[in-house]
Amino acid sequence: MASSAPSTALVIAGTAAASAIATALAIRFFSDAGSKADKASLDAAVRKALEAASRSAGPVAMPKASSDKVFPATRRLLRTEQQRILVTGGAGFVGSHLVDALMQQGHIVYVLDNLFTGRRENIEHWVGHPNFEFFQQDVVHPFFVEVTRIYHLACPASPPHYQANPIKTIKCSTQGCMNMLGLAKRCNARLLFTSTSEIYGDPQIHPQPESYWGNVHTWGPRACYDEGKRVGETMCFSYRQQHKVQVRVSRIFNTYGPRMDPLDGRVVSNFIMQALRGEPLTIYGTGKQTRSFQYVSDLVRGLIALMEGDYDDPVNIGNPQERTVEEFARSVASMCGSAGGVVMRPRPTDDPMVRRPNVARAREVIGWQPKVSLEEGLVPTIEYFKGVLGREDAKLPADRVWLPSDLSIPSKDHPDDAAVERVVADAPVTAGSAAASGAASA
Ligand SMILES: O=c1ccn([C@@H]2O[C@H](COP(=O)(O)OP(=O)(O)O[C@H]3OC[C@@H](O)[C@H](O)[C@H]3O)[C@@H](O)[C@H]2O)c(=O)[nH]1
Repeated sequence: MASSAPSTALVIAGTAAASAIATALAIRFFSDAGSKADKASLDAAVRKALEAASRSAGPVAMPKASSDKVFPATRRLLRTEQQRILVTGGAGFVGSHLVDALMQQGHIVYVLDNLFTGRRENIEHWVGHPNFEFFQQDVVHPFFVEVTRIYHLACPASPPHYQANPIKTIKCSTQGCMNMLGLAKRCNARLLFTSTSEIYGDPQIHPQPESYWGNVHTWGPRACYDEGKRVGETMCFSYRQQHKVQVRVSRIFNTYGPRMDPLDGRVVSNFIMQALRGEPLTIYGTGKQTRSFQYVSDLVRGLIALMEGDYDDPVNIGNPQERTVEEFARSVASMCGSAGGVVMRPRPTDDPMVRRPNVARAREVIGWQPKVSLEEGLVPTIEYFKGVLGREDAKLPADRVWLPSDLSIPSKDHPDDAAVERVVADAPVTAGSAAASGAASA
């Protein structure tokens, strides 16, 4: 059991397994050109690494930093003003930015992360700080700590990551969420669950208000994540009703910013890395599908406002500035000075055709709205990706790219591109749209 104030540091035991997973996943995602036998052996490598990570159950924490380490500035709070906060998935892209904000506010922060998609580097700057403790453990195992707030983020969020091991994704969303709600009940802590815009599935209402129940394919390749998050929401409201646990539910729309994993396979990291390398940008499908991208600092502000506010029904947190994927490719290519053009790839099964949050509720109940435009947010994001270009783990063979069809199973019930294009034609799109067919240049 972890003590109620951060103190003794234990020894890392699972990092080898985590880095084996990262390596195996990276190979797996980008090996479309390989033979069936290659893929089978890569799948086996991923499975083996995941099993090793699961076996390393029990919290393990990083060694303390040396006493001369300089930490980022934090506020000094009175003991009575300090929250004891658990952040699951706190070593991930979003989680680590949230940890920074909470640490800077002067709170005591515990991070629980299995480093499956999170990175030790994201939180390294806090290791050894008296207000901070990191525990390397999977959220599917029970975890005991005395806290007043729980931000429950832990879950792979990129489609290739969450589809790589769908059962693991479901366990994370169900067992993991149940564990955290049980902990919240025992500690009388308030819990914020990070749900997702993916609970709206391939939406038939546009933009999406919280009152929309969604359109999710229950057994398609995205279901492990979409349905997992939906049942996570159900669990939160069941605990609220039955045990009076204080819950907050944020539905997070596509988010980007520094610390994204360059290999996570999502559109922002793929396009920027490709543009910086002068490679063609891989557009899946027609490129007419839309997304609305929010900068990570807006999201963190929204999560904290929601946690500390009184409102306890679901709230969308996203930026309503909507772009087609093709328009997004143009912006990235021009900001990175790329002349690599674009290449068209198959559209992933069940890939939502439109997505844009209605944020009226967030404005009304927590006084939140996004501040950072896509053009502003892309500047530091591109700078960050320039910095990771030379990193070993960001290197890919130039002729390899992960294809969505590798992980997707065909669904005969899914509307074809022509049908969904009609939805897009009816939907308001912020920036002017442009045609894309065949190999075009961005
Ligand atoms: O290289 C690429 C990658 C992606 N895409 C397309 O870009 C769009 C966005 O894809 P991403 O993989 O970034 O993310 P998605 O919107 O599909 O899913 C995301 O939704 C919201 C969050 O909860 C998660 O981060 C993630 O599940 C999709 O239409 C996808 O097909 C490309 O055209 N090229």
